[in-house]
Amino acid sequence: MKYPDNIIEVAALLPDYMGFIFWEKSARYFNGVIPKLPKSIKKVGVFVNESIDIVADKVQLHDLQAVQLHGKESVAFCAELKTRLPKKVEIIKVFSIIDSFDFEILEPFESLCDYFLFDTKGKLPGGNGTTFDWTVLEKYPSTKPFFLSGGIGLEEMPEVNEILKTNLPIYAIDVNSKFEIEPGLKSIQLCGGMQQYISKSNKIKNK
Ligand SMILES: O=C(O)c1ccccc1NCC(=O)[C@H](O)[C@H](O)COP(=O)(O)O
Repeated sequence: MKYPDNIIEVAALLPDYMGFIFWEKSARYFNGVIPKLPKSIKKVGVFVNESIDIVADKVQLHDLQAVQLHGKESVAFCAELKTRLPKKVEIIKVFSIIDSFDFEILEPFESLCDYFLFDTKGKLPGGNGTTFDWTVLEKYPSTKPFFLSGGIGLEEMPEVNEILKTNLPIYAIDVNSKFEIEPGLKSIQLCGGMQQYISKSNKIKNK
């Protein structure tokens, strides 16, 4: 999210999380003041290979309830960050997938983050608008809940509903570019369209 009026309009739909990109090269780069949001909405700061000091500063400045690490953050980085953030701040570690993934690399991150997020590998670290082959997740070996992400729009929701029927611990659905009029500006009509799917499944949290 980027623009104050749009943030307020989307907030009225009560997503569980709302994301703010703190990566300067993104067309969605957020450099403003987050308007007051309903208490139930967790504000997520999205970072790409940022320093611990800057992540901690942004958490404090914007009163973020979660950080999403969308770069090549190491196990050591996550361990250090965990000691620097208030305990209640959730850490979401992102891993990008195309058509295969070595799930073994997740193991040392498990105790350091609250959720994983699986996105599609693309030209940009995130917001590429393309899906990955979700059958890769059939080999997910963990019980750590994760966000499903990457190119999800209303058209993908029937398929999302199918994957939700599996035993995979999908905690949330992360949506972005397919709900936009332009980068950072969400379509209220499209976001509203998501509501019907959310009410159908109490397994989905919407971000
Ligand atoms: O959206 C961006 O511009 C972005 C840039 C750099 C790192 C992460 C970014 N977005 C993070 C997200 O969580 C997106 O929602 C996720 O990548 C999915 O995006 P999309 O494929 O457009 O649905």
